[in-house]
Amino acid sequence: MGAPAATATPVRDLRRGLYLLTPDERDTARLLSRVGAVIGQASLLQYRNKLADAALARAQVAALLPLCRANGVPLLVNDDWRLAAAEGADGAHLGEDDGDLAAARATLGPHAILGASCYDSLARADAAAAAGASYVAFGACFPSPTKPAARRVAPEVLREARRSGLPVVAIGGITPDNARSVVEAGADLLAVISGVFDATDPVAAAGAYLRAFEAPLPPLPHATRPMAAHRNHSK
Ligand SMILES: Cc1ncc(COP(=O)(O)OP(=O)(O)O)c(N)n1
Ligand SMILES: Cc1nc(C(=O)O)sc1CCOP(=O)(O)O
Ligand SMILES: [Mg+2]
Repeated sequence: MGAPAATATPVRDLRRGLYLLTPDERDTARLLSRVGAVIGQASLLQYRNKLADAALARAQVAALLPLCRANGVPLLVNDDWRLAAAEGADGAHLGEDDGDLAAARATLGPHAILGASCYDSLARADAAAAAGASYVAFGACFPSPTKPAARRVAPEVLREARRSGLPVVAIGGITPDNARSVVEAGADLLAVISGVFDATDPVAAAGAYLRAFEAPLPPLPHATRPMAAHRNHSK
């Protein structure tokens, strides 16, 4: 038998919407259950678990992949593009201490989704775009319960970041109540952990984030070009 036939799963609009990051969860069954409840409302999922050792991270990425594939949601791995490559995930998110984005692009290929943390720096965004990033991420927009020491970004930086032409991701302390202000500032994707996963009703919370995208926006500078065409969701 050869490789399984490619199944072209419809993929949500990668340019706008809710970008969920997993909570730190050691229990894989519980992780799957928590993510499974809200995956249908996400445009992207990032596996991020600061409590996991290498073996658990590998097992959890492998466990999340079928769920993501079944829902047409690309799965990115935080910090470790080699793990993404090894498990056949759709991409990786790299911060300033997470290695070379150009090397990740060279290995993962043109269709991988590669995100770059830019914090509050437009210069980082320019460098990331030049190195092959699929999106640029800025934060923290507000005090973050998950990462209280995260440096902060001003809304004007999000707006200006649109000059990269890449989708602009906002992260850090984004709640259903402040989500609309972040979208109005220029974010294409809202990256969220606690606002969904620590909510009493995560499904309702995720729906509230999506409503932040519904009302028409005042004109924003610079059109966003789509992320690299996404490959079929087959392993
Ligand atoms: C979408 C998104 N934006 C920013 C980050 C933060 O990345 P980094 O600075 O490497 O911090 P850690 O997530 O590794 O703690 C992210 N993960 N995702
Ligand atoms: C992982 C991460 N990176 C940030 C940055 O600013 O780069 S803020 C953050 C935590 C996001 O979690 P929450 O939605 O719970 O605030
Ligand atoms: Mg990191």
